[in-house]
Amino acid sequence: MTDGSTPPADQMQQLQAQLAAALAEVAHLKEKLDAALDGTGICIWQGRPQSGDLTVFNYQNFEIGDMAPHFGLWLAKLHPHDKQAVLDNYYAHLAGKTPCYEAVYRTLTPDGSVCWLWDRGRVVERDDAGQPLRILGAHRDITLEKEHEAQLAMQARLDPLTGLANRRGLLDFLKSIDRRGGSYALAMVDVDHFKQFNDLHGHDIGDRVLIAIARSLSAPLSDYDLCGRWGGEEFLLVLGNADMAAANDVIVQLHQAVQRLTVSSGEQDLSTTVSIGLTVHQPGENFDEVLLRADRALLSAKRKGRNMVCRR
Ligand SMILES: Nc1nc2c(ncn2[C@@H]2O[C@H](COP(=O)(O)OP(=O)(O)OP(=O)(O)O)[C@@H](O)[C@H]2O)c(=O)[nH]1
Repeated sequence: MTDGSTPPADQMQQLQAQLAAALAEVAHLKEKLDAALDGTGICIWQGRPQSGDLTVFNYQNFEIGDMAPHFGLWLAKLHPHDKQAVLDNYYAHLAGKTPCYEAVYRTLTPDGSVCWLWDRGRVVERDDAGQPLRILGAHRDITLEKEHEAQLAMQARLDPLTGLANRRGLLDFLKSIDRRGGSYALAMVDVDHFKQFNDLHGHDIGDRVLIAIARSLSAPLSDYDLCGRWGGEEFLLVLGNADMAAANDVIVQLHQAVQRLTVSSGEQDLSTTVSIGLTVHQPGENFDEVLLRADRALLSAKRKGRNMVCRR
């Protein structure tokens, strides 16, 4: 009653019944919300930009203490690589420039491990001057998805038969050297008469030969180098920081190591040879030009009779 007097008993009963119904409805809605959120990993949060207070309403996979109760604490746990992009996005939304705040970032958990979060929110209340009073949002732990993504990205750069980098992995490596402006040597390695070898001994033995050659070519390399499968029976060796003399020493030894390789098939010890085209990156060149020259050097080795190293 606005005048401070007590409402009549029957009206009081009616109000109490309405309140009980409203509370039951709220409890029912909360039950439905909890059921919807269960297992999604979604945590709902509210921020008050003016005081910095942060409230998390449900914890999903997190413990209560995992959540920062203040903007400053949340900020302190943000990964330094992600911090600026997250803040730019957040403040652009507070300033009313975007319809919502949305970011994917890494944050530190209390045990010191890194967790990936997808985070989204929007201002739900502003003061008369348009300043944000409340922002409501939700975040979800996407660490497992991120790990899976990284694993897939790595697998996409690996050749499943030999475990070496595939063409994509090699190209990424060459691009990164080009970006840094580094020098390197390239050796294109091709198994000789491999079609005939497969026809004679079968594809499975052919596969074992490719695996053995891959091991032999990649075993002695340093961290600056990369050996990968360029395709089919062709391998590419990238020797970082190597001039022709240094690269030649490595390649001649690898060529001899492949000559000594044998793969057993029943009673037989089988061997193969490889032809190699070797070249060195020249200042100002991009890797396409170097690859082309390595390919031409390989063609010369094939034309001259195979089982040799040709340089260009
Ligand atoms: N076993 C096996 N064979 C492969 C694989 N990839 C490509 N090959 C075979 O490699 C052979 C390549 O044949 P060609 O391109 O004619 O070359 P080559 O017989 O080695 O002749 P040269 O290169 O001129 O010495 C083909 O028979 C392909 O089937 C693989 O993953 N496993």
